[in-house]
Amino acid sequence: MKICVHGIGYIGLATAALFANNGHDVVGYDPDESLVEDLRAGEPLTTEDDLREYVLDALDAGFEPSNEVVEADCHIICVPTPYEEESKRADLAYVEMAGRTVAEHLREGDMVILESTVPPGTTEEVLAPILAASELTPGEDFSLSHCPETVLPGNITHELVHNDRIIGGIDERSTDETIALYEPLVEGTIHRAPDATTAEFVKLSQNAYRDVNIAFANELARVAGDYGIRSRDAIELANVHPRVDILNPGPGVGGHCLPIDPWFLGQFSDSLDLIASARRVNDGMVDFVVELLEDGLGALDGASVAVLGIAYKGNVDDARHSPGLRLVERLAASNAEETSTAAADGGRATGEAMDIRVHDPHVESEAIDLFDLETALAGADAAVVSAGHDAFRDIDPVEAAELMDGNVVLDGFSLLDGDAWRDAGFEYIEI
Ligand SMILES: NC(=O)c1ccc[n+]([C@@H]2O[C@H](COP(=O)([O-])OP(=O)(O)OC[C@H]3O[C@@H](n4cnc5c(N)ncnc54)[C@H](O)[C@@H]3O)[C@@H](O)[C@H]2O)c1
Ligand SMILES: CC(=O)N[C@@H]1[C@@H](OP(=O)(O)OP(=O)(O)OC[C@H]2O[C@@H](n3ccc(=O)[nH]c3=O)[C@H](O)[C@@H]2O)O[C@H](CO)[C@@H](O)[C@@H]1O
Repeated sequence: MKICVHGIGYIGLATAALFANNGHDVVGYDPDESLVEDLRAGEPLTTEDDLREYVLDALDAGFEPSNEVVEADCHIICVPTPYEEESKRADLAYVEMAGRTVAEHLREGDMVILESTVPPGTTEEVLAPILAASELTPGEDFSLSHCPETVLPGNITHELVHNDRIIGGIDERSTDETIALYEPLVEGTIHRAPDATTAEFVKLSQNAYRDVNIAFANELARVAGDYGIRSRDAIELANVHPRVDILNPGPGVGGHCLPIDPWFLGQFSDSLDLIASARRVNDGMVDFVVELLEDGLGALDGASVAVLGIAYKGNVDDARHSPGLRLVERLAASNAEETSTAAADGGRATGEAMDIRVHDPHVESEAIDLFDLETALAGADAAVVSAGHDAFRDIDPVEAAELMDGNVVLDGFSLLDGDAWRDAGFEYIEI
């Protein structure tokens, strides 16, 4: 079948490769010229080795990245769905734009599938009317479904094939056709949703569930701290119960799914309460990290802090909405506040600014200065592990003690060997 994938970023590229590697004739349309150029040159921009191999196989199999849209039997939309920070509402501009482009190329009998994560009702209420501008009737002249993507970054090539899928169309025929398309490709079970809106709702519920569970763990971590016990010991023991499965606390929830998708459930509903609270608990973990840091250091004024990790989670290169970045922003904001208080006091600084040095072995960033590990630690009063990278386990505490001026280490993921760091003279604080 001829398939046009709209948007070949992280999800669209893997999806296009899935279809191309299974004998379909796939064009990947993306307006980003350099992305298409790199792909055509056989250089997919990913640090996931197996995804890279998978995409290279797809290119060998005829997958064609392109800046032009083509007519196709099936259009799969994988464009971004960011949210507006203030209103917490989904920005559907990319979905609408992709819908208009598909409408221009739509023919009778074609299929349209939305994979992007969207608020409930988007397929039927937003996308279908835009596609109807083609003068073809959704459901009658072409099929339209939502097939949400649930892959875990870092494990995409496995989960792309092995995860169960939820598919919901705007009518039975749309659902049937979409299930028939995915069935031969995936090894997970395909579940039929009653409609597209339910499929959208289910995807958001899965991410909201995880976010709420992590918020519960994060709240337990704060409470356990008040009782002077290790939250992780308590959670591990609580989880021996056959019906309890609490996730891990940490310095916050990052990425561009969990911090955002739960809000999409509130796009056309005023009933978010627990889900909204969980979001606030998780976003508030940066305050907890700063409190712990301040306790360890006595005061933040003039402190030199090494922030280790701005990826949103361990071993990935994606820094979107990351706890590490939030911490850097928070510490930088304290510096700015200090300066403006000093100005209001007639220019006399009440405290010294902090020196913040960031190291991340996986992330490349133009927005933020990154240092190698030694430079980040040199002269630091405290080090904060704010991304769960395995590489941080290899930091030698004795060498770190020699490099650093102070002796505070705050481990957001409890991934360091606490005893070894204590033996090297550190005050080891963990979440
Ligand atoms: N990344 C994940 O882990 C993940 C997992 C599940 C679902 N999702 C969802 O999948 C969707 C895509 O996410 P992503 O991580 O692949 O985003 P991404 O930013 O990596 O890729 C999106 C691509 O779409 C392109 N694009 C923008 N406007 C376009 C248009 N009008 N037509 C065609 N292409 C266009 C962009 O240039 C970009 O290359 C989002 O809704 C996201 O929430 C993401
Ligand atoms: C329901 C679900 O599984 N959805 C997944 C999720 O992918 P993700 O990569 O965003 O998910 P996580 O790995 O959970 O990380 C998120 C953040 O939570 C922190 N965290 C995690 C576990 C924990 O116990 N304690 C924590 O603090 C972690 O450090 C990081 O900051 O959304 C994708 C897009 O929709 C889905 O496709 C994908 O299936």
